[in-house]
Amino acid sequence: MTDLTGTPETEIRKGLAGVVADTTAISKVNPETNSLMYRGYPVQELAEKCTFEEVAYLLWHGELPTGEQLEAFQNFERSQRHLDAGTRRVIDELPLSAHPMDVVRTAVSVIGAVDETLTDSASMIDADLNMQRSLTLMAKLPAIVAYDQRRRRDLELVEPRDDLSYSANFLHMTFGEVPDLVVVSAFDVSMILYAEHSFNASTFTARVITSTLSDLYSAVTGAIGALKGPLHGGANEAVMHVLEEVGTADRAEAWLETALAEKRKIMGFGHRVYKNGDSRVPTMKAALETLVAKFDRPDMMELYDALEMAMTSRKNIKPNLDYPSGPAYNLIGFDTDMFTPLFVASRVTGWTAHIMEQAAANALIRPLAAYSGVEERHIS
Ligand SMILES: CC(=O)SCCNC(=O)CCNC(=O)[C@H](O)C(C)(C)COP(=O)(O)OP(=O)(O)OC[C@H]1O[C@@H](n2cnc3c(N)ncnc32)[C@H](O)[C@@H]1OP(=O)(O)O
Ligand SMILES: O=C([O-])CC(=O)C(=O)O
Repeated sequence: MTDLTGTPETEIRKGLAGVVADTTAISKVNPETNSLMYRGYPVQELAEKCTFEEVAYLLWHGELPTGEQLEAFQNFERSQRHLDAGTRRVIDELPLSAHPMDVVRTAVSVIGAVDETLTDSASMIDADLNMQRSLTLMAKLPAIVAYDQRRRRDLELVEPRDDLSYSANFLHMTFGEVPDLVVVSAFDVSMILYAEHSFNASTFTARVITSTLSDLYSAVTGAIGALKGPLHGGANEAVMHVLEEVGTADRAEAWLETALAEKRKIMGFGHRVYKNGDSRVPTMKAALETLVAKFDRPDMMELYDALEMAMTSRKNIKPNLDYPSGPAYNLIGFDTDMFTPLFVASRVTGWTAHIMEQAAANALIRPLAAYSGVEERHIS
């Protein structure tokens, strides 16, 4: 509502905090019960009983796949896993000083630019084409992330294997071998937990871009830009820097005291919606514990617990999903600046589900602003 001068009468909610912008049938975040459901299924149950491929299917189609549907889905995903020459050439042109999030954002942009099905405005939002584009992006992102990780280590590209699951192949393409099942499972759990989280900042960005009837790749590219920031997905990388800065468990309290005195935000803690703990953390922490046992790194868990305890007793602010994911990706063997691209590889499923939902019942997203500049004046 506005008054006659066009000034909004309603209260301004900085950061849109608490504002309900639309409906969604994709996931439900409930801070009261600390729960998260994808299409009605509790995320913990999906992490325990499903693969990332099944969860991607669920997010896009609204139901878990039958055996036949899963087979067709996997066959297509496995057929799209290679990194095509054009995208590889563009990645090769990028300096190693470029952040891996800039590389992944550029690669998605290139894939969009060469998609010959984008012929006119109708094809940009065609539902069947968008479904196919979503699955293709999901299939190609591991190749992009793995190749970028390898080129930073001066290693050759590893070709995909079509006899492996999504997560086993992702790790194979990154490290040149299929790791132990414990590692593949922990990684798969992280992909499932990162896949979707309602109207978070990057998803909302994707929906805003889609609402102009722009194409899916533009929306995903914009979402990657939003995810890069340390208040959102960039926090999983930042968590690792924090843990390295703290060093050892016995230093956690003193480190935190100084950081808070300097008014620093502690990465991996706090959340806009959950104020009493992130629903995904217990499941990801359990996955981290399996990695800690596998790699015999009790020091990592001691440090993790010590900082969490210090933050709880000092500020009563709980960890979010990025807190256990950061050290998990470190133990798996990824470089720290590759952590947020891993989040992209997973969240592309949620983003594209929202892009398709937005396109199916679209309204241009365009809020109002209350003008706070100088009063009308004239050039004398
Ligand atoms: C997957 C994800 O994207 S999860 C989020 C990942 N991001 C991070 O981990 C970054 C660190 N966390 C934060 O910066 C914040 O908690 C956010 C951005 C995630 C949420 O922020 P908001 O909902 O805006 O919370 P808000 O800023 O209102 O916090 C309330 C109070 O808690 C404090 N607070 C919140 N999080 C933190 C933190 N991580 N460290 C220190 N203080 C914090 C705020 O400073 C504020 O204190 P004040 O009332 O004295 O000013
Ligand atoms: O919901 C949010 O604001 C951030 C988050 O946890 C996510 O995107 O997974």
